[in-house]
Amino acid sequence: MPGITVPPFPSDVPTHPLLVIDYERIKAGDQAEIERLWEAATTFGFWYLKNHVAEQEVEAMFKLGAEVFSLPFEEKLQYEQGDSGRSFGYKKMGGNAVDASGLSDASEFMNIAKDDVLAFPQMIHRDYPPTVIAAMTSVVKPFVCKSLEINNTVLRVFSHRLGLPEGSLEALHTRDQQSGSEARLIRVPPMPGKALADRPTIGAHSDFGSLSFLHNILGGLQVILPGETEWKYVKPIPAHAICNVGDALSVFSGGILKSAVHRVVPPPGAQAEHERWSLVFFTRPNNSQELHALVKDSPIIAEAVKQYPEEKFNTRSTAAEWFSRRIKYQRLSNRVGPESWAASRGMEHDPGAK
Ligand SMILES: O=C(O)CCC(=O)C(=O)O
Ligand SMILES: [Fe+2]
Repeated sequence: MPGITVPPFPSDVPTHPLLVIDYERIKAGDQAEIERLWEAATTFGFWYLKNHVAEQEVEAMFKLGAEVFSLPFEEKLQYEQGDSGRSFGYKKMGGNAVDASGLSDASEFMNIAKDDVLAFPQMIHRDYPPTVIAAMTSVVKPFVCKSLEINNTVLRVFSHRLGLPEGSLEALHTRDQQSGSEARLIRVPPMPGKALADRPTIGAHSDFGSLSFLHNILGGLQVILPGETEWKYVKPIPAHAICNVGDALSVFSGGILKSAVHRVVPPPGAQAEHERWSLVFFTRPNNSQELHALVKDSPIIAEAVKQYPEEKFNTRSTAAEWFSRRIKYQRLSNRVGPESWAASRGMEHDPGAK
């Protein structure tokens, strides 16, 4: 459980360094820090975020996660996300594919919709276990509001740097309009032993939405650079969130902002003996928003798309369709064959390693 002492992240595994961005300085409009954020987002698309002052909210969410996942399996199953392509609710361990062969995943999720949290006690999309309901106002809402504020600040910076009219990206990700934005609690059981070390607990993917605000304690998250064949760990640093750009924002920006492929494997070394907990807030575009490069709104984006095949950033789908297709076809209960995995893909570059 979070809070207990765990072995340190080993020093003999390959890691990928990320820039550490100071949220306080971003919020204050510090140009040098904004430049570093821009560099991180346009080169690889991942960065650490310090001074985000969400630690208390994150800690409370981890405690809630421990309660939720210790509920009887039958009870959790009553809140299953289902096969229709809806993400919100419970996803059981083994419910998703991690590759084209249909190998199963090894993590359980509880996904809580931003719309349900903000409208509470009204439920927009679905209901949740009483444990979640009881914590909605005191735990889930403060975490969601903090995450929305942080991601919104980053969107404002990107909007400006992309040469978009002021407020453009924020308007595509509003609090009030329905979206796939959600908080996700993740648990992976202990997976000791070399045999399991490379088996993904979450398969290679790029995130579906615009911005992810991730908190983890043990290692296991890995990234792979386009054209490379070696997966490298992202080392967790206490009180530092890991932030990344998702496909939707990469599409809006005509590929200027990078959405990187990542996966999760069992924690490295002695950490594999422990349960792995993580928590993400995903900011995703308003459901009705078409996913395409914003070429009409920014000469910078119009110029950037010229280097790619013409249709690359024209998904011909709304954010809701894009999101639900990807959720639906990664579920093993919807699997027909390797084509189902293909149907769950977004803007992923082809990872050279499995
Ligand atoms: O658990 C992690 O460290 C990453 C989770 C992740 O990539 C996701 O849920 O999209
Ligand atoms: Fe992810």
